[in-house]
Amino acid sequence: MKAGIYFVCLCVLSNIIVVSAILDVIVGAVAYITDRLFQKDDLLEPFDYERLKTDLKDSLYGQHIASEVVLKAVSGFMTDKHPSKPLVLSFHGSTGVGKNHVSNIIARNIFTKGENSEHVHVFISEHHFPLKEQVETYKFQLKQWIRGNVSSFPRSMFIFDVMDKMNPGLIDAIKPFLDHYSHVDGVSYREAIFIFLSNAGESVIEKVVLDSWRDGEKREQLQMNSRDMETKIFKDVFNANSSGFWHSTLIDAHLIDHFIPFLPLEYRHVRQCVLAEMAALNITANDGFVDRVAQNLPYFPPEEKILSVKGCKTVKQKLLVHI
Ligand SMILES: Nc1ncnc2c1ncn2[C@@H]1O[C@H](COP(=O)(O)OP(=O)(O)OP(=O)(O)O)[C@@H](O)[C@H]1O
Repeated sequence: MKAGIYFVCLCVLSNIIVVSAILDVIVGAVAYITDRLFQKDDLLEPFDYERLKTDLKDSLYGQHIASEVVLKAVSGFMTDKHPSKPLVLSFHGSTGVGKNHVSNIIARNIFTKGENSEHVHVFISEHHFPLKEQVETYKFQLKQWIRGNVSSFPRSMFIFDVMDKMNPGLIDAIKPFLDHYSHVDGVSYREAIFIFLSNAGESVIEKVVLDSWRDGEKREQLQMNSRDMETKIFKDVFNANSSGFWHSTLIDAHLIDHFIPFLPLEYRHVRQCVLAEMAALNITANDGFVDRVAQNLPYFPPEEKILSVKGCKTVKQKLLVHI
């Protein structure tokens, strides 16, 4: 009799466990499907001009030209209800000066998940398209990827890093998406954002900065068209056969809205990067410590040593060593 009661209880208990496990699975599946359907956790941020302005002002050092052009270009595009083409920006400058950093700032002002959003797609030439002989396959895959993503989410963002190493054929393959067409094969690309990052033009930018410094001008006086910088970058990017844009029809067709120069960073900007990293890591220290870390990075030209060779790229590593 007792054994019978135990047996019945056991059966009821195991049924409850099975039923609750099945319910858990169903609830989880429904949540997943509704999340995917309504992209609940990966939404667009309501665009806020002041927020982007503050983000650029507070966390981007020594890049007054990039800051101003990015703010105008992105806010103009995001508030335009009927853009005639996607936004296409090309960031130029040496290593560690903030090109990826600004792409992330833009992403954080557009998507709730920022650069981690599934609508932000990053392509690194040498990683995603390494083999020359596979260029036709890459072209097909890239076009399919962009088409698929924009058709399901028009406000998608595509970042092409190390653009200088990208095969020109591949660049030309994406050209129709960047143009003024209302639709390409039934898909409109007008809400999408394309950002190209490259070191192309770095020597031109460095020369302009050094010449102006030697002439006693303030860095902040430099503008996009100072000393013909924009035209020189344009020519350099277009003509250098080391640049991925070389022989590409993208520039010819004037589909890039802005060529944005990122200036090489000075000692004072590297210091700001050290302070920002320290704040992120919750480290407090005196000025002497900050200087020791900043001085540990190499500077050029050899005589004046005013510009950081690696920008802020290895600041975190240097900081960790000093701790
Ligand atoms: N101008 C800057 N203002 C603030 N932080 C910066 C700046 N430049 C670089 N940093 C910091 O250094 C890190 C590396 O910079 P970032 O990846 O943006 O360089 P990059 O210009 O894209 O270099 P690369 O050409 O090598 O890809 C950033 O994550 C950021 O923390």
